[in-house]
Amino acid sequence: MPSEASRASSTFDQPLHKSDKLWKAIGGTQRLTETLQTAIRLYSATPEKEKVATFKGTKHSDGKYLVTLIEGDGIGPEISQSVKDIFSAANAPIKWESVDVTPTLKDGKTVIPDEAIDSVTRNSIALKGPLATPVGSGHVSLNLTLRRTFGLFANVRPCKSIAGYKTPYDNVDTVLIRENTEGEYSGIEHVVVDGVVQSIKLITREASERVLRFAFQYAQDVGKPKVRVVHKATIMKMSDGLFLSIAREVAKDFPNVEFDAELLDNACLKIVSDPTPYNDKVLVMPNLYGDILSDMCAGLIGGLGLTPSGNISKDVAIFEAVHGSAPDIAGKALANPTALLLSSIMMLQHMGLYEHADKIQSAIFKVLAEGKTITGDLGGKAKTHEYADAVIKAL
Ligand SMILES: NC(=O)C1=CN([C@@H]2O[C@H](COP(=O)(O)OP(=O)(O)OC[C@H]3O[C@@H](n4cnc5c(N)ncnc54)[C@H](O)[C@@H]3O)[C@@H](O)[C@H]2O)C=CC1
Ligand SMILES: O=C(O)CCC(=O)C(=O)O
Ligand SMILES: [Mg+2]
Repeated sequence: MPSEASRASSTFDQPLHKSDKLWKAIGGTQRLTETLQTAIRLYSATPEKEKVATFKGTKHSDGKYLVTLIEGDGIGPEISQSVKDIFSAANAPIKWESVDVTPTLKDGKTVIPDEAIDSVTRNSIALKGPLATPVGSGHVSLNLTLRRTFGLFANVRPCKSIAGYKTPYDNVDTVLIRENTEGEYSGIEHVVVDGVVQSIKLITREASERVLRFAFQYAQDVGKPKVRVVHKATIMKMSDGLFLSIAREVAKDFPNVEFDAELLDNACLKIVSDPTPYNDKVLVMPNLYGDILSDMCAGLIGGLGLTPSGNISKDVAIFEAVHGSAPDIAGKALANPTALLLSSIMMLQHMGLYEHADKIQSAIFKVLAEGKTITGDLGGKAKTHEYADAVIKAL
């Protein structure tokens, strides 16, 4: 079962009492108080320094691991079906436990159903399709809620050129690590007065340090010699400034990894002009920058149909594509399942199932390199299931 702190962070209310010290200190409106309280709750929900998850799931008597599957919205069910079909054909030792994360009302609070939370907690591993977030109003992002609920503090987003698929750049090999629980993405907003709204960018030492340590460790583990922080501490002197100064501290513990920093706007210009100088670096950054830059990097190798990611915490890991629910092509069998498939490969690697990961990955790359049965986003004519069938044949 998740801890009280993690459960609390998957709900969105709890007004502050007027007798509370904070209420008196700020002397503000109820709205402002609630906003600050959300910030404080997030801060206090931040776990102590954490080590990265090592997979703790258990093998069942039939030799298979249970993995939670959140199929998601829009193209989610179509691309999840491809993963299921290919895994089954490859005899991957995975048994899917499908759960629904449609938010429900519990004691007047909007929450992700307990069954879904409990399944991820039990299995400690999940594959997730895209979840749509309403624009402007409605429920908060369920993606963000899951990341906070399970303390998934690092979002690893590798982006590598696909052999045989021609783009302006032949050898992109970037890895972007995004702080995944706070920053501009916290969605802590309030109306100050009519016509004036405020959104709080929350940066904490704890969350920054754990993702920065993770990035240095990751660089060391995968043999990338450099870590680069992408920031805007010229403008957000305190928030990005804190992130950057912690990075400088953490760098001292990793003397074998070179460290430097780059302003976000310049990084965008440089990466799209020539991504190759970024191949030897792990890029690490606050939440929103990572969100935007990872879509941008996907554009360098052929689009969102190709880029995977992993959300990592101490106890749990949830793998998902970088892309969203793609409502413009949903239900038409036009989606490219490669991004979710490569996410599921990351998942198998995380579980130590390297043989199955290699086998499925080789088949995917073979089909993409041949270029005969590829989906519309890559200039092909294949339907989602036709591409999946081609991968199955290539296994
Ligand atoms: N992690 C997640 O679950 C994410 C969820 N979203 C949500 O997704 C919804 C739609 O967002 P959009 O801005 O439209 O971004 P999107 O990523 O869903 O789509 C952007 C463009 O890329 C294309 N695309 C995306 N995935 C594709 C695939 N697998 N194959 C072929 N083409 C693909 C779409 O057709 C669209 O033209 C929103 O509600 C958003 O909140 C967005 C990003 C990530
Ligand atoms: O939660 C959302 O609606 C968007 C998430 C997103 O864009 C991402 O994780 O990259
Ligand atoms: Mg995004």
